[in-house]
Amino acid sequence: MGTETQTWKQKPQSKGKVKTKIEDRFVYQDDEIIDKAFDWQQFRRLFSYMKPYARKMLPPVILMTILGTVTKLTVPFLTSLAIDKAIAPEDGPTSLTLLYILTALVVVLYIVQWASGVYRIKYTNVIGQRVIYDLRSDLFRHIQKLSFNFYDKRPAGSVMVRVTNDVNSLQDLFTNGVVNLMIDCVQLAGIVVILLLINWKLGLAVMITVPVMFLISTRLRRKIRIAWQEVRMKNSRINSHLNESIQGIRVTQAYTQEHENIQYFDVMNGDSKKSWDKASAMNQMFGPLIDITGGVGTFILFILGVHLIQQGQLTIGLLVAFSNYVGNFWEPINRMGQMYNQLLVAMASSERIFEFMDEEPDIADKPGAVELPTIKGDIRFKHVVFEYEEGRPALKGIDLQAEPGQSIALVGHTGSGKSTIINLLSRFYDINQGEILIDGYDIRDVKVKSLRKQIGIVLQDTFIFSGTIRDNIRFGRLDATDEEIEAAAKAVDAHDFIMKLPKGYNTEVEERGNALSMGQRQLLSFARALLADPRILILDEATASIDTETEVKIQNALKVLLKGRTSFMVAHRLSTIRSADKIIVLDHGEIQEVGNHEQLMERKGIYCGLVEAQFRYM
Ligand SMILES: Nc1ncnc2c1ncn2[C@@H]1O[C@H](COP(=O)(O)OP(=O)(O)OP(=O)(O)O)[C@@H](O)[C@H]1O
Repeated sequence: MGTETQTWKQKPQSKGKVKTKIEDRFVYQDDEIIDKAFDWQQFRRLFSYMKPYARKMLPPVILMTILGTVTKLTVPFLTSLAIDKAIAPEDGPTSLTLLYILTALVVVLYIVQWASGVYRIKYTNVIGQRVIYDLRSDLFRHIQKLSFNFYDKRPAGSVMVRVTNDVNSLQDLFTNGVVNLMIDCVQLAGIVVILLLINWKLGLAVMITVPVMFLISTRLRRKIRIAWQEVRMKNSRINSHLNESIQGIRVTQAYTQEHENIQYFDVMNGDSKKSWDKASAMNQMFGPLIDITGGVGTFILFILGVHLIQQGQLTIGLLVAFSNYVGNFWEPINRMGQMYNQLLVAMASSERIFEFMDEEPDIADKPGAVELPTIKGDIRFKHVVFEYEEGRPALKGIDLQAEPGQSIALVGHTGSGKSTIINLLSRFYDINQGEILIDGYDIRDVKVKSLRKQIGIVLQDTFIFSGTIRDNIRFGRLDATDEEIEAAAKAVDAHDFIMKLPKGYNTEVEERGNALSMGQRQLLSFARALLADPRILILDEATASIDTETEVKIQNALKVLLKGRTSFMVAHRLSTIRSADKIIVLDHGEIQEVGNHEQLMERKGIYCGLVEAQFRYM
């Protein structure tokens, strides 16, 4: 490792090499989808999220939209009246009274326009926020149900991106996009009619620039959007790296890999800056291009307008009104281009969201699945074959039996299939061949919840959630009383250490319980399992060695925990293994030896070898 770090120092030109590594490590394939064609069915599915709110909220939004548009479009007309009838009438003197009336009317219209805008935004924000809330909540509920298999195939970061970024990217569409589109359509239609009514020749001439404007608005915007998405992607890579760096900071520092990590970060940071520069440069082109096209339209308007005034076909006031309307004309066209792009982004995001939502949990209740009654704890594996990946069996025909109340220790070399057996017993995966029976019930024929409720699991990596110590123990059974929680902690000898914490059971533990020792975390998870009071207990024993005093505590706690339950333990400590009723020795997915400690030692086979090796290293 050290040499690798030195190589970085000596060869800064190896940046390219670093880059390849980073791209390998932090790219999630799903995040690459940037553009997506419009899909009507998907669009309808997405907008079905608006349905619960549409009836109550859309009518006021539509009303406010119409009111806002009508007032906006009336102002230029009043301006033309002010010029032609009050300031410079053809057949009489200036009329200040009319001018005051018209000015007052314009002020009133502006107030109405402002008020309708305020209400409209209020309602659309409510709709948008509720839709996003529902969507995010549906997605989270769904991914909670997905099986291990689903998570095996995806990095946590990519799942997080969908629940956060993808859902967020729909926010704009639901809060502003839909309503803006409505406003724009109404406004555009109104302006076209008014322009043609004022002077159809001038109207048509000005509209020549519309296709150019629309093209810029859609095409260039598309490029800009893709460029910004690239920026987002690069930032999401930075996030992934940051996440990994923070989670793995102990290992990084232990292996003195900080320098290499900084190099990784610098390359990604540089990449992000580069794509930001590119996107920003493109963005800057947009405004001037739109202005130039608008300028051409205005040029045509005034050249032709003046000509028409000379011919007596148009008044000055109407030309001013015309120019105002034309000014208002570009705005919706421009925004519609933006909306079109927003829609394409929404298509890509919603496709990713719905892909997850359509993912059926591999492990689900089959039709007619029955409730598993309270079990005694008789477990049988009958010729169980299982593979995580096709063609690579992890278990190759396992036959085993556990009587109610028996404790079974699973031992074997790393990768021999111990954890797989306990994963299958809880039905986190379905087997490929054979059957697993609990009290005579095939576990595939019973409701998953009724099965898992009767199995308690204590994993090697005891997961401590952020919250209090009490909350963490209560996780075993949510309706447990404080007394029951303390009784469970006392039974596994965790009470004393808990009471020594600053706030006892109410002490907040940081994420993953970093402030607790390995042994303390283990005892907490025992208390959690005891509280759940399962008929079957699965225990993946921690491999890390702990001090003798804690070891004794854990062994005593285990005795309490195992009493009267059928248990399967992936055991590493000799003391745990020796006290098991039956030891099963696995090798390459097959059972090689079965018996108790004495029988297996006498056999002088794999088990004996493993025990002797453990003593040698102790
Ligand atoms: N999620 C997974 N996807 C694909 N293969 C897996 C998965 N989990 C385990 N395997 C493979 O299945 C085999 C058995 O793994 P298992 O985790 O059951 O071994 P183990 O005996 O518990 O090992 P250890 O003592 O190291 O925990 C191994 O070859 C492993 O690479």
